[in-house]
Amino acid sequence: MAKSSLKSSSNVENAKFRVAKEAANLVKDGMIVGLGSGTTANLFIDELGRRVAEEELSVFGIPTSFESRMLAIQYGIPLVSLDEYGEIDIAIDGADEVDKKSLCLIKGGGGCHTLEKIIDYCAKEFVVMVDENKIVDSLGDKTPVPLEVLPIAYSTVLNELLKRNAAPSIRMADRKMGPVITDNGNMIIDVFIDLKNPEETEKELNSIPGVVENGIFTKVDKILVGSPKKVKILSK
Ligand SMILES: O=C(CO)[C@H](O)[C@H](O)COP(=O)(O)O
Repeated sequence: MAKSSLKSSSNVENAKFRVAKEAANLVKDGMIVGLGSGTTANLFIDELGRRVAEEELSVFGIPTSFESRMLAIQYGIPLVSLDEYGEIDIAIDGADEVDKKSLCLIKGGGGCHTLEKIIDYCAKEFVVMVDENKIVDSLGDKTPVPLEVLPIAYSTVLNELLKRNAAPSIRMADRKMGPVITDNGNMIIDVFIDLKNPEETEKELNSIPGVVENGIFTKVDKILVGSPKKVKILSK
């Protein structure tokens, strides 16, 4: 690896660590906390676990994926379910892209966006952690929107997307033959589509029969943007 890319990847890691730590400090005693998914969310869960163990912080977590559930158990964060606690105090999660002006997001790089959206949207406060490289001028130019799709409907969903002049592709697995299968047993279609009006496209994509949920997130309260030296807060 070239020296410069080594340096920049360690800058990204520092930024993620800083932002995850700052996010963990937003959690107060007695809170029900939505635990996001992804590498930044993993650092947040790690730091929250440290606070539970060392500061005797009393919280209950609601995980957004198999991975965040496993990590929370490993770090000793007590878990509850949405059935027991329908009101979440704060949800803290990562994102793949953040639109600079609207603060809308693309999520689902890890294929967990359905559970993430259910939990993040029902929280009293939804906080996003990103490193500064994820802030973009034009949402969706580089990152496709993931759709979780029932396997029986993948071909009809592909056809519907093509009718909308979008560029869809099935997300294929790395170390398994065939498609990625989500925690809910579904497939992922990644689609490049016009995102000039993210709110409308979020609703429109979910209106296609067979689409369970899409990775456009338009209801965000606060975004913590990490750089190696500081954390900036963006809010509407
Ligand atoms: O939406 C997600 C998973 O479905 C993640 O939050 C998103 O992909 C960001 O992950 P990372 O912090 O690893 O960059």
